[in-house]
Amino acid sequence: MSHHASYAEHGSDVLVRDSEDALTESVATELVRSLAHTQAREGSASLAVTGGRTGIAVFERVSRHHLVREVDWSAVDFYWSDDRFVPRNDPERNELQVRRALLQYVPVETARVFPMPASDGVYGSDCAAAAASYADLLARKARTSGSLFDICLLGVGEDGHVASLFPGSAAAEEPLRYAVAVHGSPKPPSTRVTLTFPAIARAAETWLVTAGAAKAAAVASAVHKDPTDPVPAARVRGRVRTRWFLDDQAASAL
Ligand SMILES: O=C(O)[C@H](O)[C@@H](O)[C@H](O)[C@H](O)COP(=O)(O)O
Repeated sequence: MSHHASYAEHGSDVLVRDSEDALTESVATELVRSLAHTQAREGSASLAVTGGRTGIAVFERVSRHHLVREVDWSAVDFYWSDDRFVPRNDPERNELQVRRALLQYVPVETARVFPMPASDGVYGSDCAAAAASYADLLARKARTSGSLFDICLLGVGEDGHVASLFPGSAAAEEPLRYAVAVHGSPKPPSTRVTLTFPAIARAAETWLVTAGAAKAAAVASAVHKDPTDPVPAARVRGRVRTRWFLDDQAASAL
């Protein structure tokens, strides 16, 4: 079953595909088309990429997509929505996973790729300093552009987390800074740098992409903004548009 539903009351639109493969292919197609469309209008495009299995699968599809050359990859700014605060070459790094899935296959402009600092970088083991530097980078950009990102791509956890904003965490309640350090993440690795809701809210479009029955409850709570089960994903709203991309299983409790 593939269908498109609009939950107009929440300003979200939901696209459902009948398998995870069909889902990641659809998101890859939408992503290439949206980036090309934005570049035709603005000359460049700004994308916040995510980690997680589904997110990385999307980038793998983009790298071999038949429309991949519609995008001028040298005019895409790449940011991360979160990353694990581990050494740069640790396979757990979202930066490394996105490079292996996509960036190594398309001609990106190095100066336009902004990974979050790793734990063996200039900030050493000081995750707070690493997060503050990323927050400063985004604050500087926010001064000259309405939206920080044209698209902010986010996976969704079984507990309804997005990026590294976990239910009940201080990071999920951060009211001002655009990025913060996370310690004791329930999803390993435990130390991370993450965008905050103030940053995610500065995306023109937010795209939540997830698959599998284990996410169905969190997705239903988020899409319907269930007040009895306030999951972080429910608070994701793009300035212009909030889009859900789901497979049948993740959409099964909607
Ligand atoms: O660093 C991370 O782990 C991700 O940013 C995280 O937010 C992920 O997107 C979700 O946990 C969904 O991950 P899966 O798609 O693997 O379920």
